[in-house]
Amino acid sequence: MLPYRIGFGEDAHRLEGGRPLILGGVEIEDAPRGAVAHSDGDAVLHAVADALLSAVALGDIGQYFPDTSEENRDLDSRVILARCLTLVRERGYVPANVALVVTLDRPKLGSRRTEIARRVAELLGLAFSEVGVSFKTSEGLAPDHVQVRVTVLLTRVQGDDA
Ligand SMILES: Nc1ccn([C@@H]2O[C@H](COP(=O)(O)O)[C@@H](O)[C@H]2O)c(=O)n1
Ligand SMILES: C[C@@]1(CO)OP(=O)(O)OP(=O)(O)OC[C@H]1O
Repeated sequence: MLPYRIGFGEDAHRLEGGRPLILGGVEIEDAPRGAVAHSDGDAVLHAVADALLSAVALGDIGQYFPDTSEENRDLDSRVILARCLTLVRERGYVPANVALVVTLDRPKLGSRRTEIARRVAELLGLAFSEVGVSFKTSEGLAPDHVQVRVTVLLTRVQGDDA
């Protein structure tokens, strides 16, 4: 069993008026547009969840929460993340640290960085200092969507020699 495993996740959603913009479990109230999605469209939590699954080679969230299922309509993405975390723990690993990059032209998110990092840390059972949150604009190249990329490092649970 490897002592460490690295994972990578990515998600993107189109932006449209009349939808909420939720990032890392935090609603960005001043966003003029939100994510078009089958679930609540939280691209941060989707990308983190996919990174967790990729680290233990378990595919992606669409396999566990298909967007063809009515049960998953408007689903709270914290449910998706919790399930993926359980799958990781069942395989004997826990997250050690996470780095995420949100690409979004508007609104500016700098004032929400601490809140988003804190929320993601809580959801993963990590210290605040283990969650890096970066924001980038697309420089106008992709003004109509939000994109998130995430790397995660897992460590083996202490005493689990399986
Ligand atoms: N939605 C965003 C996007 C970017 N920022 C911050 O703006 C700075 C410049 O970003 P560039 O993409 O032009 O390099 C950088 O400090 C970002 O943190 C932001 O707050 N919100
Ligand atoms: C979360 C799911 C399921 O509700 O749908 P979306 O909210 O559209 O999100 P996406 O990241 O495109 O794909 C995963 C889907 O399974």
